[in-house]
Amino acid sequence: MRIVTGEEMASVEAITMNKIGLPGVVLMENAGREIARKLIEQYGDKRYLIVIGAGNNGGDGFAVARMLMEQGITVMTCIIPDESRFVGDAKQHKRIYEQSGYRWKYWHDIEHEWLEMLCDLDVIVDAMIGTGIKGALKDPYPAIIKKLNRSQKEIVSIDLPSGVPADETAIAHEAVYAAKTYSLQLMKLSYFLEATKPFYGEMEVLPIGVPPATFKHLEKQRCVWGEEEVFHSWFTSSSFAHKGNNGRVGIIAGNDNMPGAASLVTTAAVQSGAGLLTVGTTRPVIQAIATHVKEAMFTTLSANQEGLLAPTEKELFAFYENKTVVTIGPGVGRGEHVKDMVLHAITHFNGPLILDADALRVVADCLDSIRKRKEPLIITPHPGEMGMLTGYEVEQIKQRRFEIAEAFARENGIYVVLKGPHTIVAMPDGFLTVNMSGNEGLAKGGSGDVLTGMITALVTRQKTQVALSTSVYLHGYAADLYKKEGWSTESITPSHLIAKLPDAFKVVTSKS
Ligand SMILES: NC(=O)C1=CN([C@@H]2O[C@H](COP(=O)(O)OP(=O)(O)OC[C@H]3O[C@@H](n4cnc5c(N)ncnc54)[C@H](O)[C@@H]3O)[C@@H](O)[C@H]2O)[C@@H](O)CC1
Ligand SMILES: Nc1ncnc2c1ncn2[C@@H]1O[C@H](COP(=O)(O)OP(=O)(O)O)[C@@H](O)[C@H]1O
Ligand SMILES: [K+]
Repeated sequence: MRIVTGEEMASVEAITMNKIGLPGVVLMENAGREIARKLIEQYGDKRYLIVIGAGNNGGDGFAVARMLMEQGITVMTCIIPDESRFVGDAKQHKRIYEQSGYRWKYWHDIEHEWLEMLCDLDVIVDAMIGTGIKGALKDPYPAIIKKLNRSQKEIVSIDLPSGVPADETAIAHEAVYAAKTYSLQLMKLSYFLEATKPFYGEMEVLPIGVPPATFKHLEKQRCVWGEEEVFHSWFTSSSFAHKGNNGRVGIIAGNDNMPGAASLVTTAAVQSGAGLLTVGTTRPVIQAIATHVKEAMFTTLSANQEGLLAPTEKELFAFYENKTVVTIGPGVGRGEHVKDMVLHAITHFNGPLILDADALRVVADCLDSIRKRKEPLIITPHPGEMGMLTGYEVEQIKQRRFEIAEAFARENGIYVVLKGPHTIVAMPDGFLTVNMSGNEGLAKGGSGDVLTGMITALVTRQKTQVALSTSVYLHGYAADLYKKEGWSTESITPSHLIAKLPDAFKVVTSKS
C-alpha cells in the first residue's frame, strides 16, 4: 500500500483521467459508492448529515448523499459555499444529485437551528475539504469545524479530516476530529505523524478505481511494509544451509556498567537466526552475560579505566576477520573511545555495518568517511538521536520525519531506520517503507537493542531493505501478539519480545 501527499494523489488522478482515460466523475462515483456501502455496513439505516465544501471532496459528498438516499436512508445535505463555486467533477455530481430529485440546503440557513438538528441526526459525514487544503483555514470553516467537533456525534471524514493536510505541513488551526476516516485509494502521509494521526480516528483505505499502473509515475515511492510484504519478500534458507551461510555476525556492545544491552542485542540476534555470533566486549560484561547467551562466542576487547570499550586497532582488525556483518553501539557508553571505534569500522570493515545507540552520537562527525564507504551502512536512530545527527529539534523530526529520513539517507548513501511509532526505513535511493505494527509496550529501555539484534541477524541473509523493513515489522508484531493475548502493555518487556520471536517469525512462512 502506497503513501502519498495531496499533490502526489492529484498527479496519479490526473494520469488516470488524461492518459488512461478514466474520467474524474467515474472516480468520484466509485468513491461515493464505496463510502456509502461502508456507512451502511458500519451504521446501517441511521440519520446522516453530509457537510459539503466547494472542491472535489464536496463532490464525493454529493455522490455519497445520493447513494444513501437511493437506499431510502434519511439524509440532510448542506453546502457551505455559494453554489456558483462548484466546478468540474464536483459541479457534475451536484447536478446528478439535483437531477435525481434530491435537495440540499445552505449551511448558513440551517446553522441557527443547529442544536435542534442535532437531536435528529446520528452520523455527520465530513465532505468539506480533502487533499486540496491550502494554507490556514479561512472563514467560515474554523467555526463550522468547532461546532461539528462539539456535537458529540459520530463524524466520518471523506479522504481526510477537513483541516488536516495530507503531507507533513504543520496545522495551526481547527481540524475535524473524525471517529473514522475513509481514505481514498492510497494512504495519506499525515496519518503517520504524531500531530495529525489523532484527527483521523479509525482509518480505512477504500479503492476508487485508480489503476495501479499510475503509481509508477510517483516520483517518491513510499510503502507500508506489512505482513504481505514480509511474507512475499522472504528468502527461505536452503535445507542444506550450514552455520556459515547464516551469517558470521560480530557485535560490539556493552560496558562494565551496561551488560544488559549487550545481552539483549545478542540474544535477539541468536533468536533471529544468526549463524555464528561473536560478541566483542569487556571482560566483566562477558562474565555477566556468558551464561545466559550460550550460543554466542566472546572476544575480550580492551577497556579504559572507566570500564568503557577502547579496543586497539589490532583488536578491531582481528574482530572484523571473517565477519559478514558488524554491529556497534548498544551499551557502549559515551566518550572519545566510541568515535575512534566507529570511525575505524566505517573505514576498515568491508561489509554491512550497523550503528546503533551510543555509536550514533558520533556519526555526524564521520559523514565524510561514511560517504566514501561502498558497503551498506545502517543507522537506527530514535527521534532524539536523529536530531543530534541532523541538527533539528526533536519536534521538527517528528513533524517532518519522512522528509528528514529520506534526505539523510540519500545525501549520505546510507540506510536510515528512524524509530518510533510507524518506524520509517529510508533507503539510499530514496525509497521508504513505513511500519504499522507495534504498540506503546515497546516504549521501554532495551526495545531498540532487540530490534538491532534482529536487524543484525537478518542483514546477512536477506536483501538489506527486506532485512530492515521485515525486522521492524516482526519486532512490533511480537509486541502486538502479547496485546492480542490480553497482556497489558505495561508488562511487555524487551526480554518478552525476544521470547515471542518464534511466534512472530511464523509470518515469514505462512500468512495468518
Ligand atoms: N475527480 C477528482 O478530482 C477526484 C477527487 N477526489 C476528491 O477530491 C479531493 C481533492 O479535491 P480538490 O483538489 O478539489 O480539493 P478539496 O475539495 O480537498 O479542497 C478544495 C476546496 O477547499 C477549499 N479550501 C482549500 N484550502 C482552504 C482553506 N485553507 N480554508 C478554507 N477553504 C479551503 C478550496 O477553496 C476548495 O473549495 C480529494 O480529497 C477527494 O476527496 C476523489 O473523489 C477522486 C476523484
Ligand atoms: N509507542 C510506540 N509504538 C510503537 N513502537 C514504539 C513505541 N515506542 C517505542 N517504539 C519502538 O521501540 C523501539 C525503542 O527503541 P529505542 O528508543 O532505541 O530504545 P532503547 O534505546 O531503550 O533500546 C523502537 O523500535 C521504536 O520504534
Ligand atoms: K474531508
